[in-house]
Amino acid sequence: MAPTPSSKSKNQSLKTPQSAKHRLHFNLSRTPNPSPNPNNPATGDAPSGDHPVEVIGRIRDHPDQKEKPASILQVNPDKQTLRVRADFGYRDFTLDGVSISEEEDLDAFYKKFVESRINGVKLGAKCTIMMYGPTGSGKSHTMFGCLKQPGIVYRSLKGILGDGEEEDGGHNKEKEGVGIGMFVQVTVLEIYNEEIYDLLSSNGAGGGLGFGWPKGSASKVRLEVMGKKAKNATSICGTDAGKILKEIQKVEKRRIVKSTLCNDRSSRSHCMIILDVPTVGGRLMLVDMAGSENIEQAGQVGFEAKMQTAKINLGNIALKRVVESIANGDSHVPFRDSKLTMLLQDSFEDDKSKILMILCASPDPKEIHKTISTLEYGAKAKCIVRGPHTPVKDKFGGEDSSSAAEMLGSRIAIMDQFIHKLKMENKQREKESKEAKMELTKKEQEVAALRAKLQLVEGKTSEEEINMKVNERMLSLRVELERKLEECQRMANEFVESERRRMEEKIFQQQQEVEMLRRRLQEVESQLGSSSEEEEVSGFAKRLGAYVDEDPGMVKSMDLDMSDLEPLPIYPILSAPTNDIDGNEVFPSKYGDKVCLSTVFEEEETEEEEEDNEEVEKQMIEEKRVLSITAKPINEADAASSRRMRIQTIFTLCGNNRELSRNTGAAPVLAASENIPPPRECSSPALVKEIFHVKENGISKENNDPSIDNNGSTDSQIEVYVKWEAGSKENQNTGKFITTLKIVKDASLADLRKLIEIYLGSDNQAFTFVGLGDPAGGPVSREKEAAVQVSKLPICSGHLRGHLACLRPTKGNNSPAHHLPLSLLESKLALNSHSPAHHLPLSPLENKLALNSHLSRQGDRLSPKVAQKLDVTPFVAQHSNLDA
Ligand SMILES: Nc1ncnc2c1ncn2[C@@H]1O[C@H](COP(=O)(O)OP(=O)(O)OP(=O)(O)O)[C@@H](O)[C@H]1O
Repeated sequence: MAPTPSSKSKNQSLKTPQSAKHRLHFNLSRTPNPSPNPNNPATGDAPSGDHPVEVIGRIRDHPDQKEKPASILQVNPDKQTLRVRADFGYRDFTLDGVSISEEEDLDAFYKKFVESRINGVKLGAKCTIMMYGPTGSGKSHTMFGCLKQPGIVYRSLKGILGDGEEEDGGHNKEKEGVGIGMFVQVTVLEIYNEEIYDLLSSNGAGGGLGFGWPKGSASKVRLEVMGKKAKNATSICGTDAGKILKEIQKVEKRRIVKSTLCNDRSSRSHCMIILDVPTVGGRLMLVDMAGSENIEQAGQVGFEAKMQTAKINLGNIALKRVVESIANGDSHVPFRDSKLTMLLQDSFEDDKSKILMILCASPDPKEIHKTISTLEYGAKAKCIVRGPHTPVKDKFGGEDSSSAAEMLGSRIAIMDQFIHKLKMENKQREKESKEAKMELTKKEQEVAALRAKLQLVEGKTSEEEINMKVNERMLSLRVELERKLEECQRMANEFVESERRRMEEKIFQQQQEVEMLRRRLQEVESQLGSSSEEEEVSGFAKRLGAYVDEDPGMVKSMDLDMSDLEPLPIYPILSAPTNDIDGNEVFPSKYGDKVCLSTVFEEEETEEEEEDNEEVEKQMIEEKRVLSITAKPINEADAASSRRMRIQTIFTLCGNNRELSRNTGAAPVLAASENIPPPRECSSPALVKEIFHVKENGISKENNDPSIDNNGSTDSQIEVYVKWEAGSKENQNTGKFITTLKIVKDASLADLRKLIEIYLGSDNQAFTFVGLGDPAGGPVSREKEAAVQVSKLPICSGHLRGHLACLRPTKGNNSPAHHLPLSLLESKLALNSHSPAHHLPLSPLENKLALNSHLSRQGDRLSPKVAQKLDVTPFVAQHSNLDA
């Protein structure tokens, strides 16, 4: 008996029973390779005919036991010899390797003993890894692992298919020429009670387990063995390790387990996972065998249970016989004794096939017998040497030829299936490609829509920017406009202020001139001191002076009004007097002949006097023509306008009749025409003598001029008594005497009308002149008034001297405002409006503008010469420019 290497030791009480015999029988032709390199076993370094079975011992651990019993197993320093200790001695078993679970976890164990075989499968090798050992020794744990440590099955699958994680940066895989994602075909079978079940098939039509077995077993598909293969076994194909691993996890749960004395979850079946790599012809068979315990050890009670346990062990026993037969070199190897050995036949017979037998053993002393039995079995299997007489060499003849044909047919079937799978995958990928294209088209459309939106947003942004810029521009323009408005306002204020100053200066100058005129008048009065006329004039001058002295406000008021009437031509009057042809002193005229209007204030008449005789007790305004004192002759056409200008000048000098009326307390307009005292400024003794006459009872007492005839007329003037026509019911002034006027002989009724209208003022009742010489006659139309001379009027009868102008009242107002002289016009404006424009001249420029515009509007209705005078005045000219 050839002892195992350890049997040479001192303790030789334990011996492997048949090892010597087998070894002798199998080692006839070759020397076995006692120590194949476990790290490089799959690359064919072990030539065919050498040890086809490699045996590795895996000593389980009991991590859940606090007080661990002393181990009966001891690994020798060569890491290949395992010594089993007993109270009476020990026995050594030489294996291909030993791994202690406590020292090496599954990962280290896999890398050390399994990984190289898996790499060989990927290169086309065939490897069978089977777990052998008693129940509870850790076979299933090593095969499938636990949550913390994946077992050999998962690691092998990942090793072949890859898990997507390139370990060591993919360096090892590249080095080993292993591609990631190899196509594999996986079949999972369960051998229970000498029946083969398809664990991947969920169709239970093929049969099921009998009474007493766990639920779900009935759905398993029973398979028949054809040759060395399970017929119609379901396989899962693919390259995705994750999917296949999930299926195998399900399979693991579907295994038949049962609680035994040795193991709470004892696998009662053999599980075989067959993984083909058709692209390279590689095959990996992972076999988790049921426990190898005997019936008594399993604690099974009862005939049926004992029969089941016996059937379970049948595979183990048959495998033992096969191993022994091969080891003994028998001509017949009983592969057909069990389904397990039938399916493992190729693993033993194929030259390229290697068997890695992992002997699981427990260090527990209670398990020493099972441990020794397991190690003896492994040692026997390790001694198998594939010699020339082995059936493998006869595979091309007889029975072996049919096996080869079956094997080839199986491979062809696998390849066909593989091709079919590839086609299906190709279709699936085409479908996925189409879907991806459609998805891509959708995404492109979405991108286009988003781009369109983006462009819209950008467009909106540009619009917003434009609006913002426009707003900014508007703001800047508004600021600039406000600034310019302020500037214009400032310039206007400055201009108004300058105009105001200029007007004040002009007023001051005019006041000075008026003062100078007054002084001049006094000088003239002093020069004319001898005659009664002189006394009268002097008296009048005194009277005039008395007004001034008594009421300085009048002067002030006149000054103010003079400023209003600045444009009026007063300059000739301010000039030094000259002598006319009659020897009277007259003022040289810059504008030719001038007319002065003497205004006499009519004293209030009592009602009795009015009712009695309609006698006239009023002061008369006389118009005296001064054509005779002008230096040069003028034509008659200019006479009327000259007179008008003189009247205006006199009114200007006399000042504002409003202010005068304030002094006299009379009604404004009437006072303007009736109560204004003779102005000092224009009261040259001679002139005043001619102009102002205070009349009593309608007769001028002051008329001592010898040239005046009985009709009250002089050579050049005639006196006209003006009265309303009697008998008119509508006129409340019917038959009432109005006034007495002096007018040049050649004056027309139109001229007389103007004087009358001036006199009437606001009571300017419209009238027509009654027919000449006959008060009851027809009226003279206004168109003919200019052609009828005043001298043609009838002579008054009785004590009255002069001509009689009888007025017939007509409807409406006879005199528009522009027919009045400017002073009266202004008076009317002042009375008819409370506008500040008539508080000139110190009123604001705007008021003056208003007045000026008013006058300008009236200008076209004024007589041409008056309008012309207005136009040439500085005041009007300036504001005309402003208006322009
Ligand atoms: N190395 C180990 N480390 C930790 N626990 C282990 C180890 N080996 C086995 N076990 C545990 O021991 C128990 C039995 O193990 P396992 O089921 O693998 O034995 P078995 O040999 O497969 O038994 P059976 O033949 O009855 O199925 C399990 O719970 C398992 O987790």
